[in-house]
Amino acid sequence: MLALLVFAALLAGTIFRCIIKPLYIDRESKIPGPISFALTKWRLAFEDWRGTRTRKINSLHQQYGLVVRIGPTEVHCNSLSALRTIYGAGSCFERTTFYRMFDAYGKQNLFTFHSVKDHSQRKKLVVNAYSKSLMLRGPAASMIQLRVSEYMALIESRGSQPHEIFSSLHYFSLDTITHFLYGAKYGGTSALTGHAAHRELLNDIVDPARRRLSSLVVHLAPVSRWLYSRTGLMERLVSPLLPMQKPATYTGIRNHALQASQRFQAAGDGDRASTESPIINQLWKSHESIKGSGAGALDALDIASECADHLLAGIDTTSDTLMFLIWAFSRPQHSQSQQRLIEELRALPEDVFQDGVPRLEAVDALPYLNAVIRETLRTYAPLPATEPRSLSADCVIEGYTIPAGTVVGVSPYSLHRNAEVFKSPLTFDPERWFGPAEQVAAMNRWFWAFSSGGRMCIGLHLAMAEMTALVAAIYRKYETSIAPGFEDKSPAITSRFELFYDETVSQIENIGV
Ligand code: HEM
Repeated sequence: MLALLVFAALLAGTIFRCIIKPLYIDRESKIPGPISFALTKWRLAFEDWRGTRTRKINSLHQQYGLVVRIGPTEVHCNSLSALRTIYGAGSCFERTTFYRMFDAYGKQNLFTFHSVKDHSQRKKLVVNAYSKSLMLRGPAASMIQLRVSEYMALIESRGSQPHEIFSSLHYFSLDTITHFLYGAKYGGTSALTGHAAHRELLNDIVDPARRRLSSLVVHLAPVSRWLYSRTGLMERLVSPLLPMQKPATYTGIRNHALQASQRFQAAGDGDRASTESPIINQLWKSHESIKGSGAGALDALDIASECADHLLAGIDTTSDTLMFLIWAFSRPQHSQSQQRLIEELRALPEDVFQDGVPRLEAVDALPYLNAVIRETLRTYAPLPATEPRSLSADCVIEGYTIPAGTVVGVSPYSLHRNAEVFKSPLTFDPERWFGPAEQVAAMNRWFWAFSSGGRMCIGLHLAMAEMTALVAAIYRKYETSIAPGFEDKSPAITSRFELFYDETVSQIENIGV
């Protein structure tokens, strides 16, 4: 009898804790959303594993409105007021532990710091080197022009054969960001000009298994650490259980980044000072000025981690955007848009281009080129998923009280698909950016490919300079069309756990996932 009573009490306790409390008592219970998501975090984790998270959340917004409960302590929003509250200037929301998977060499960096204070201390060291004026006029501009000229030489060397752009655009973004971060001498790569080992650096990011790996790392971090740290016989035994075989994502690139930092740090003062890379130089100067363990002091691995972070952030983002832009433009239904861009570029005076490569300043403000890039970033944002944040105090979003510690987020994917702001949101249409001023102003407010506020993309101007220069060089000289056999296929990219592609096209071409 006693055993029965104990069992009944335990059962009642469990029902209360696992069902009654999350559904009726917790303050999050007032927020609309499906019951299964409110009851357990594993419901959303299942979407991660299937690679359908962002699309599922978007469909929940369509069903439940601007604020949706997507986990026992996780809420997703899709409104401008949520954007301002969570990410706006001066916001105290912090990045969640989700970002710790981007730590490098056991060290945090700009991307992974939680606290506003740690983050702003680090950001101060590098932010000036990413300013727009330096990207358009400084040594960075000349370096980008050199990469554009190498890209043009590469496609010209292939003659009239169809050209596979996924790889070559990745070579372009890899070579650009490594030269920018480390300079030619310490870590600048030469994938565009055919360096086989540098080209191979991209191998570990094209393996589709990395999506499952990300899902495991986020939801079962200790298990993934244990699995990937086995050696010898145990390593062979656990190998079939690994979601991605070794080397896992970014291993090669992280090794390259570490060696580049080490080479830089081992160089003499004179050599270091003469390197053209502003980022590693700035970080090194800070290391030299606050030696020891003073507040904000950087050690060798801090510098390596910071640079590796920028390197990883600067490869896929830019090249995936360029790939979608060229692909969308090459489709027959967009031939008029392509012609309009070609006309804009060919109308520029001859002296804007030298050997086919544009002066960055001269193409920076071209209205149609800008609209095309903006529309590509809207339709195919390379980082479309939620940017999770949390706050240590309660707050109110869209009238709902969000308890302290709840994970909240907004995603470019959902913002960019608001049909009231972007008519026919799934259609790639650069012309929409030339509509009535009021409508364009609204679209600009909802456009969020680079995030906003203190944690917005630091590489924005670098990415824009790379993209405008390359697109201008290509379309000044060439017209593009889809290679035979690929007419009904959309390219696809990996972002975190998911595959993103053009949802209006029937098939996906799986290169470059
Ligand atoms: C089309 C190109 C790019 C897009 C769309 C893009 C987008 C973004 C977004 C959305 C974030 C915020 C992510 C979050 O909070 O979860 C971010 C942050 C960041 N991006 Fe980019 N990015 C691009 C290119 C680059 C490049 C070329 C670099 C090179 C340095 C870069 C470096 C960074 C860094 C370091 C952060 C963290 C900033 C911080 O926390 O202060 N990005 N980017």
